[in-house]
Amino acid sequence: MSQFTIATRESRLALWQAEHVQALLEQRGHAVALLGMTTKGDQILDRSLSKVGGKGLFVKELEVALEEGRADLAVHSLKDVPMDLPEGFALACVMEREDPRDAFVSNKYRQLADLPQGAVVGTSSLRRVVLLRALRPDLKIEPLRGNLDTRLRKLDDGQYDGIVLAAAGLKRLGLAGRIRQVFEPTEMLPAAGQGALGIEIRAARGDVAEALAPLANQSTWLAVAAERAVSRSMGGSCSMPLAAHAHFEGEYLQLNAAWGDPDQAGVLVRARSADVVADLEQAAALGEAVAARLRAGGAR
Ligand SMILES: NCc1[nH]cc(CCC(=O)O)c1CC(=O)O
Repeated sequence: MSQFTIATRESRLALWQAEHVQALLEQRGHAVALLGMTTKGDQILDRSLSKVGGKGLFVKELEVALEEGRADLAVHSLKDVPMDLPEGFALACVMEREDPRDAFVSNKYRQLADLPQGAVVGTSSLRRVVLLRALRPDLKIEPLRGNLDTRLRKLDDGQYDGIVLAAAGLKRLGLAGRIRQVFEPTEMLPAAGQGALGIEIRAARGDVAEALAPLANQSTWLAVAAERAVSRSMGGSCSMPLAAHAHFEGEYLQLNAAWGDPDQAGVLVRARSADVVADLEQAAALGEAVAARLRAGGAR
């Protein structure tokens, strides 16, 4: 039994996720403390993340805490974790996935299809922008940043007719009641890693990896490895409107991906493939095959 410190952002969702891992480790007899910190991504709320440096903004400060030995592990929404971790860091485990789908939240409309012509929808995700445009080219899409509570408050203030959020975050915070419609992946394909938690450690910390091993969910890990391989193969930045979602049907991993052209509204390339996947290498190969199909379809 060991003593561990979890480095965590201080948004309600990040704290929920860190406390979730804390409870699971404590059930196994470990003593676990939390170290809360604010990241650049939490501070910069006025600009689209893709313009100010991308996903890494949410994890850098946590990595510094791991590097300096102030913490032993960091819990991330995998969606926010860059494809390649810095030298010396490792993804120790990927946990069971919450709902990976996107959700439509509104105080006035039951579903996206009920929105009137030209209604205002909030999202700052380029992926959601291109997928929304494909579903409803008439909508006015406005930026929406901040943590979950902030985004919901902006909706409640009347700035938007509806907003799109990850179902996972809402469910974790007990806000599932706000969801009006859950999009099926066929209409709104999720981001790589959406809904899954990943735990980052210093690669040299075999002791921490060992304690975390029982928390891993192998089929989630394989699915998100395939999704993340699509992103990596396409260049891996979150300034790219890219969606990737994988799920098992028996031993076959079904992988769907979509790429939207940020410069040419309406251009959306979709690709899919399936294969028997039993290890991370096979998952990555499936992801690369789908990325190759996206490129063959015109994605850059
Ligand atoms: N980009 C922010 C972010 N990172 C993870 C989640 C939700 C939880 C998850 O996907 O695990 C969210 C909020 C959202 O996209 O609505």
